[in-house]
Amino acid sequence: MIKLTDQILTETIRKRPLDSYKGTYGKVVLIGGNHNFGGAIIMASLATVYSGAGLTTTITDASNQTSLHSWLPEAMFADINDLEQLTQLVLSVDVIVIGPGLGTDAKALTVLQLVLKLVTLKQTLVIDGSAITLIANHRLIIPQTKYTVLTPHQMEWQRISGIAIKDQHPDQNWLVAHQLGATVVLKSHQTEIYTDTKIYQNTAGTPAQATGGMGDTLAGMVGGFCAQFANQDNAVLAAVFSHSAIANQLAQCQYVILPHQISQQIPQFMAKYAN
Ligand SMILES: NC(=O)C1=CN([C@@H]2O[C@H](COP(=O)(O)OP(=O)(O)OC[C@H]3O[C@@H](n4cnc5c(N)ncnc54)[C@H](OP(=O)(O)O)[C@@H]3O)[C@@H](O)[C@H]2O)[C@@H](O)CC1
Ligand SMILES: Nc1ncnc2c1ncn2[C@@H]1O[C@H](COP(=O)(O)OP(=O)(O)O)[C@@H](O)[C@H]1O
Ligand SMILES: [Mg+2]
Repeated sequence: MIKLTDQILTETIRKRPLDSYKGTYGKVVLIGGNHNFGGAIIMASLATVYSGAGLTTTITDASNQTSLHSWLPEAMFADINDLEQLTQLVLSVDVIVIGPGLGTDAKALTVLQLVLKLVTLKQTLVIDGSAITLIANHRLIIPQTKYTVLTPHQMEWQRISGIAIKDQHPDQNWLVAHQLGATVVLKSHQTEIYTDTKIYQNTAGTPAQATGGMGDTLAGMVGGFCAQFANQDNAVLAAVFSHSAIANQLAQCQYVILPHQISQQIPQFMAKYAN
């Protein structure tokens, strides 16, 4: 298992070319946030925008629109119940993040099935939270894409892989990740990343991160990094490491870290490593 260190940041985060514009840095949609879990998709969207994605649209329950814009006027909004608009938006982006706060009811299932049908070979798909649980519960097939990444916590991984938490060892995890055809970010206090060819273990992170919304924030960062950096494995690895390394910095003087505080630090953190 390869130890993931800050070396991945200098290998991945690039200085921005002068002759660039928002389109250079990728278009992302984030889909999730039902009436009860609006915070999840807002935290994920914050992380995407603060990671530097060029254009971000949040597709969520209409009841979340005002909160979204009070936190993040940079994000555009679309109503998750307008499936025609959702279809147009999904087809127009580089990266789709689906799952934070999506919920697991029939409406959420319909949206997920539609997105899995729409996604193309030119797009990156980030599957988190409720979307992982829905895929597991309904045995949905993960389609071919340019690149797919799953970001389960251990219980979500148990659901989708069939491997009980106590049996989640690298050999078994690796086999299932390959069967799923996706990079798997298996989150824990020592997150492991299963890419097509290698297994990495995160060396950063702190128990000060153990609070609701921390994984939603990581999903948004993965989306934002994948939108900007061509090497998708490196983008995922750099997002995972940055998320935890920022937490380590904050934990020097905080007992607990709120997920949105990670997002607020991303621009300064990335600037230190851009080359
Ligand atoms: N502010 C918001 O809107 C927020 C919205 N959120 C959204 O809620 C949705 C549901 O996501 P979820 O993770 O909260 O619930 P679920 O998938 O049922 O998993 C929990 C079950 O698994 C178990 N468990 C075992 N090991 C575990 C581990 N390592 N890490 C975590 N859990 C572990 C755990 O055991 P227990 O804690 O009971 O010991 C429990 O039985 C999802 O869409 C998410 O985005 C949240 O992000 C919160 C903030
Ligand atoms: N003790 C810990 N040490 C390091 N990282 C942790 C710890 N506890 C939780 N985390 C991190 O917090 C995130 C939790 O993700 P998840 O359970 O999906 O949260 P949520 O769904 O509430 O957003 C993961 O990135 C995980 O690695
Ligand atoms: Mg989660």
